[in-house]
Amino acid sequence: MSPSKQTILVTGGCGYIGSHTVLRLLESGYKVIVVDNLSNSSYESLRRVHKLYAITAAASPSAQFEDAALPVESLIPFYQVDILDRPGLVKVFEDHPEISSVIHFAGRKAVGESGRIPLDYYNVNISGTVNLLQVMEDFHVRKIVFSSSATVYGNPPSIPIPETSPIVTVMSPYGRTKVFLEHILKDLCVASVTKQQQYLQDRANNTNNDTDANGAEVERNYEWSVMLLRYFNPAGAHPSGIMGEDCKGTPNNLMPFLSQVAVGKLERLAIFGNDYPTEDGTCIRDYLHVVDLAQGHVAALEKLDQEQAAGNYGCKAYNLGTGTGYSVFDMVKAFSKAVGTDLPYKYIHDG
Ligand SMILES: O=c1ccn([C@@H]2O[C@H](COP(=O)(O)OP(=O)(O)O[C@H]3O[C@H](CO)[C@H](O)[C@H](O)[C@H]3O)[C@@H](O)[C@H]2O)c(=O)[nH]1
Repeated sequence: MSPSKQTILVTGGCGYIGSHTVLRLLESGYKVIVVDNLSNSSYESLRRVHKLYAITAAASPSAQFEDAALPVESLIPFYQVDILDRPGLVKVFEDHPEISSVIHFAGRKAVGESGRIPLDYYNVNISGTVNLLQVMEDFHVRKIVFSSSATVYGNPPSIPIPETSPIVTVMSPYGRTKVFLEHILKDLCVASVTKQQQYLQDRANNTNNDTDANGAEVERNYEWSVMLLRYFNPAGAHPSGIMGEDCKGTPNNLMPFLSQVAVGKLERLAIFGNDYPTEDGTCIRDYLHVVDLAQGHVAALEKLDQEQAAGNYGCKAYNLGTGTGYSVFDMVKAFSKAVGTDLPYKYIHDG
């Protein structure tokens, strides 16, 4: 199916990565529906997506972008629904039987916090995702792109990290939710093969009971298609400056911390440790631009479609990163240069 005919449900679509992805989806010709409980974002993100989409449409007028003239509520139907809220999710799928795939961002992501309130993390990330998957199964939507994380590799045996590296017992409850969810999604794919075989056998034996409201037999494919995207460290903002990372409360990532130091909201950056085995002693991470990451989700949907067209279903994992690492100290220097002033920092050590 061409993108212009596909409708994608984006959970967590008001968040940092979600909102950039919603914009890329619209620009690529998809229709988008957003579910978000707004626990770490606001509806303003979708207004900004709408604004940016109108700019794209004005720059290249074509029939594809005619929907940019719609008001934001019609362009991007929005449901303030929690992924733990089963009836709320059912309503979304009932209202939109055209949904063909889900990109699933909704979840909690603060590593430190996950150690303090692990049950909340297991509840939202794991129970919420299982809830979503069950509703998808009930509505025969079996294609999902899932936000995983490079954290599933723990301390990787080699760098760059091939996707074939084992996923391990990682350090934080947050990371463990991603590992468990990867296993859950793989198990779902394996089970769905058997379900599809049974369905085909029932059809051959004329014992298939899968009928529509009029009693007519419905053709199904019970196999799941899953893409696990293991992100490295998303950073940056839309080049327009209209959209970026605007989390509620204390930031969880380096870039929003640096931004808050730059605008004087925080006195200085706390650098955790300067005794890593790196040139300047600070921790190295692979930062990738959020717009590239958003594009990665569009590519993932296209890949799943290509695979399905070739008769291939099941679970695939891809890393999303640049393959190049920068230390925290490199980032402080680069950010200081960009804002024209030396940003203050202090080193913090465990114990
Ligand atoms: O139960 C919940 C919890 C969160 N959210 C929403 O989910 C979105 C998550 O977006 P954030 O801006 O908080 O996070 P990111 O886009 O940076 O995070 C994404 O990438 C992270 C990995 O870096 C995690 O995988 C996370 O789950 C995924 O949403 C927010 O709008 C938040 O309101 C929900 O809808 N329901």
